[in-house]
Amino acid sequence: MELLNQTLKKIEGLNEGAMQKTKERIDNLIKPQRSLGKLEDIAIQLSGITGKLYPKVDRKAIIVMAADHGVCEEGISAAPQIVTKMMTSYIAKGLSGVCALASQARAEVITVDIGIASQIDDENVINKKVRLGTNNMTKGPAMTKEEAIKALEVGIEIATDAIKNGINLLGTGEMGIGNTTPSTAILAVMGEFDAEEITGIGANLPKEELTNKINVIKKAIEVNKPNKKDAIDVLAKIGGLDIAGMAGVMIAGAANKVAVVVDGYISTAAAIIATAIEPKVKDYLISSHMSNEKGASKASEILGLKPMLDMDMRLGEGSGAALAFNIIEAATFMNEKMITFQEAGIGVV
Ligand SMILES: Cc1cc2ncn([C@H]3O[C@H](COP(=O)(O)O)[C@@H](O)[C@H]3O)c2cc1C
Ligand SMILES: O=C(O)c1cccnc1
Repeated sequence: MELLNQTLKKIEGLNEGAMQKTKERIDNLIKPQRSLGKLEDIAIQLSGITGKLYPKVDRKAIIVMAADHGVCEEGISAAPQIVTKMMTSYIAKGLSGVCALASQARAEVITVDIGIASQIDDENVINKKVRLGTNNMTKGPAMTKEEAIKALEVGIEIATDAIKNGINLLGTGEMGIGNTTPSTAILAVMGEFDAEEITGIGANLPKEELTNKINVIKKAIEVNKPNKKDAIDVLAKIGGLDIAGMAGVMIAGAANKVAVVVDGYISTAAAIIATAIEPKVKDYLISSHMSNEKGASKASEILGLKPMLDMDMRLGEGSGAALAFNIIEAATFMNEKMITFQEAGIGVV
């Protein structure tokens, strides 16, 4: 709790002066004003985050939080739970979807076991296991409040270490079979939605099994009665260790003035928790893509951020964040490498 509280205390608002200077420069670059659209918004946001006119985002990393979910017992995923562990090993070996996209973006992938249900022996996976998977949330809380806080603090620790090692752009990713179920439960509570409206197929759950998933989400909420006004209560009762870890990464990014790129549906659920814990975190987040998962657009609405890309992707792992890294770095190149009308010796068009 100590680390979480200290980190939350460090979070400040964006640097308005730096944003103003960058906006003025961008408005004077040799192009029609606003013609580079969202690239301009990103460059201005990055100046607000870092306080710099020419921020660098050339050392990127995706932090992948891997954990299991006790609710898998209820048959809410098409994949068996063991796939979490198998995929985590492949991610650590650089062989999964996020790895391919991160390597193209020259980004590191940091793989963390924050709660896989069995021991994983892999030197490339950072062992920060809070517990061996969560409990089945239809029977009681997924974890205790202390464990949720510990998982948030794992995210803070990993992100803070990465930043100390020179990382200047972070992305969130996860691997956790079943995690679209707690993500949807979080969204249902925080956005006051009916589970029917927002429950999707995740990693290809057969359509005929969707009603069961909806009922499981409803039951978890009914049994635990999470308090919408207490995001950590929601996280502990109907969340997951991977989701908590990602929320911790977002909080640490904000505290250390480093932008955090939010991946798809599950990352957005984590962002909803992080911003409910501390609303200022939102200023430090960049939403990468609109996941194809059913509840994704409602999740983005609740978070209040418009995703940059719409690629019909629904993988998770941080894949969308890795893809967006290229565009975010392009925004800094635009700001730094273009010249202004004054520098070109011509009047503003
Ligand atoms: C082979 C495989 C690789 C994945 N990589 C990410 N996910 C994604 O799917 C899971 C969530 O979907 P659900 O809630 O339906 O289980 C998470 O692990 C997420 O990262 C994968 C899923 C599978 C099967
Ligand atoms: O958008 C995501 O993050 C997602 C959607 C479905 C399954 N796994 C991840």
